[in-house]
Amino acid sequence: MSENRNSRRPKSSVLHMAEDPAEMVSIIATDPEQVMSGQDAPEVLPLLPVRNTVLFPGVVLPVTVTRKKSIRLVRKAYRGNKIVGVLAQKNTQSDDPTITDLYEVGTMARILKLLVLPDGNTTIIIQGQSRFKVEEEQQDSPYLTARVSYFSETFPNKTSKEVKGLVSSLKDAAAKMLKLNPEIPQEAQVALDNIESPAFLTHFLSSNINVEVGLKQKLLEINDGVERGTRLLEMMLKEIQLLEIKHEIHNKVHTDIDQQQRDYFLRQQIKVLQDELGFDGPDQEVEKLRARAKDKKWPPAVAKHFNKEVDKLSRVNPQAAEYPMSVNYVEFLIDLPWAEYTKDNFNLKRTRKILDQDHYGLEKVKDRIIEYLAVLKLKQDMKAPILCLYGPPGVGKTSLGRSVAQALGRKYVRMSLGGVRDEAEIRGHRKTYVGAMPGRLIAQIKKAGASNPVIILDEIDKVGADFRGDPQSALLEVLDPEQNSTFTDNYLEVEYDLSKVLFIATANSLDTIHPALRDRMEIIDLTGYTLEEKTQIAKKHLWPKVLHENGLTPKDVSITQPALQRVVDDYTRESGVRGLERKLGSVARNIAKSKALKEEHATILEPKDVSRILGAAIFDRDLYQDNETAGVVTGLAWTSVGGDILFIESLLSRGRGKVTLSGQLGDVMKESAVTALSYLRSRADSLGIDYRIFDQYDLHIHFPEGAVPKDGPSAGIAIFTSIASVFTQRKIRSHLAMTGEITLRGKVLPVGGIKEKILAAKRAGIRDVILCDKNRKDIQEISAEYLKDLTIHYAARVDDVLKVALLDELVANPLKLTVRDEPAPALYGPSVEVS
Ligand SMILES: Nc1ncnc2c1ncn2[C@@H]1O[C@H](COP(=O)(O)OP(=O)(O)OP(=O)(O)O)[C@@H](O)[C@H]1O
Repeated sequence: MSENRNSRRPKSSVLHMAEDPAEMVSIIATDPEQVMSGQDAPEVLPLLPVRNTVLFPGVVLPVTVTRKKSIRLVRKAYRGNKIVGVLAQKNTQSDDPTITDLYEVGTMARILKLLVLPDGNTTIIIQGQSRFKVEEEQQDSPYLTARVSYFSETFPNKTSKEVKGLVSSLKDAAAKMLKLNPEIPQEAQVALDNIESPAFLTHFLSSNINVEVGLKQKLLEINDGVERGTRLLEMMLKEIQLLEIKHEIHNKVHTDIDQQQRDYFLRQQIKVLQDELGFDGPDQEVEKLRARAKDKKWPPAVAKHFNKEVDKLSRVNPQAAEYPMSVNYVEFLIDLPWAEYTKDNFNLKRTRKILDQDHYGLEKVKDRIIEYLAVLKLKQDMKAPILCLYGPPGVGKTSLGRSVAQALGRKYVRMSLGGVRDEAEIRGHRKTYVGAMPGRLIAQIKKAGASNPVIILDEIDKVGADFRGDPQSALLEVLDPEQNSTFTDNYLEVEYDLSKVLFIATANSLDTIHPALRDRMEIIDLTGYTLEEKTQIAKKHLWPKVLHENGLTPKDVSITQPALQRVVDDYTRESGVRGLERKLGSVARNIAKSKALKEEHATILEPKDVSRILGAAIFDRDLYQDNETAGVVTGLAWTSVGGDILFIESLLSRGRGKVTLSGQLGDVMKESAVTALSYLRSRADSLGIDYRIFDQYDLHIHFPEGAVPKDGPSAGIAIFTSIASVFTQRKIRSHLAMTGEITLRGKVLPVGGIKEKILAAKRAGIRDVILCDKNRKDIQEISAEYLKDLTIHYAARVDDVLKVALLDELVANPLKLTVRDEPAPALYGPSVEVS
């Protein structure tokens, strides 16, 4: 047996820095600085070998002595000068160590106390003094004895920056270690703060640091204080790192265990609650899902996929985040109709009747729809192209689609594509994404509850594209009869057969539809309605509808044909009938209010009643149909909301040949104006215009409704007519409108949107229209009733336009264009200013 560090420690004055708090460390008793000075150090020392510890100068240690030889040694020493030489054992295996089993450097110690314990062990409390080195072993002694030499403490300049820095670093590191080990008593920090001697600080910390004996011994052997301190600091920092990692692991393990315990209890509690309330546990839930799926007639591939998913679900922990997602997915698979078809009603006569009931006019469109359904009836295979109803807003595209569904006896769903920019909206998100959803198409089919609904793809022209992909290309697959039987939605993961779905798209404009997409659809044109048609629609459909919507019956109030015409004429100017429906709604509401308040109201609405209810006419604007002013021409424009009329005004004022264009014109329109003017200048002689007028007058061309941007070449002949009139002061034919592009050689080129423009002209009360003769074919396509009361004049050249448009007669108060005999001021022609 050998001497061990005592496991019991005096309470108050103990500083402990080892991992095991029960391990004794040190006691600060007397002034260590003084102790370390090594006064009265004897030349020959009895040597006390110790295991597992190294005694440092100034440090107090309790040591239990068990070996007989050593007990004899300490007793003798205690009775004498109380001095022993303490040496750490190199070879810890040896029970009777010789001098070679010990390190050469040790610490001379004073025995402060000797205690004989009841179990026979002897415990001594010793304090290290100065370090010594064994020089020569003495043979004639019952225990180990040696002649030794002493080290003197070298801690150079106590106040140097280096030493101060070192001391503060050591104290910081020690404080950190204390913090990381909560079991060390608070007094330790106080004791540490009280140490002033840098040499003792290094010894004290070296004694307490938790490293193996060999390393401690190395520290003891370093004589230079600064070097010893630096080595010590390195070791402490390493230990801090170790402690921090341990700390982290400890915390994590703790939290994991806590979490597991919480989860366990929670699960138990949920189970108890579920049992009490009769709710299903996860197993029952999976079984229920399987039972629900029993009657599904899904394709084998889908059945396989479903079984796989449900099996997976039964293995997932119900507390895991993915569990509800998986349940949702499986439920979605069950809810989706798989090859569940409604029976089509192919009674085409009945279909036609329903279409006629719901929509007035639109004969050609209805014919086309019936043809389409006839093919479907005969072939029973839907590889016919997708229909696209194209036309201005409010002409009944969407409602026609609904009527088709109703007539066929199919489910109907509407999918608005306006503003869809993300491909995922069509194709869905992968199931692995948080908040993943199926695409709109599959979601709509689920909503319809049948695999063969009529799906209205509303506003297909408004589908956008950005960094999130191009939804149009996803639609390409959907609308391709060759491909859509194997449509894949990212969320669904399995193929879905869309080939039985009847797709009807609607669009206001064809330009923005991807050419490939346009190619897959059969475009059916729905132009706007004439005034007469609108009045009929109002009478047969809209008025009964608004009455019903406002809680009225035909007995409460009726409306005369002239009154309906007044609403159409004075309060709407549109291709469709949506605005008309709104206005009729206002009228009906007014009557409903009177009826509810039991006020008196007209039971037969006449035009004057309509004017009273709706207020001043909105479209009572100047139609410029008098021709008393020079330079005012009516043009015809086409916008995505249908045709419209537009006006061009030109004015001359004395000046220097400046040209001003105003009314928010686009580049193409500005160029048309410049072209028209150049051509007019070249034709000045034949029109009897003095060329000097061009230089001595400023010309201003304005397009009223200045806030509305305008562009396109189709106003070319109208601009030309306007300036020809202003330079000649000749009258323009009244109730005349025109549209056509002009070239610098005076040719008239054809333009588009003729149908809409003709309707707009009729709405505006135009009687004569000038078009390019190449537009003749467009007119032939328009049904005769639209052209009633209209005279179409065809022009190949600008001269043909002038022949119709410009009368010989001068306007009422012609401007007197006087010219001075000045040479032409500029070689470069007139300057053009645009405002
Ligand atoms: N020929 C018609 N006969 C009866 N009602 C009509 C007719 N045309 C349109 N309507 C009615 O006008 C309203 C607007 O029609 P709908 O919503 O179908 O227009 P749309 O062409 O789809 O317009 P948008 O392009 O703005 O979607 C509906 O209430 C519809 O019933």
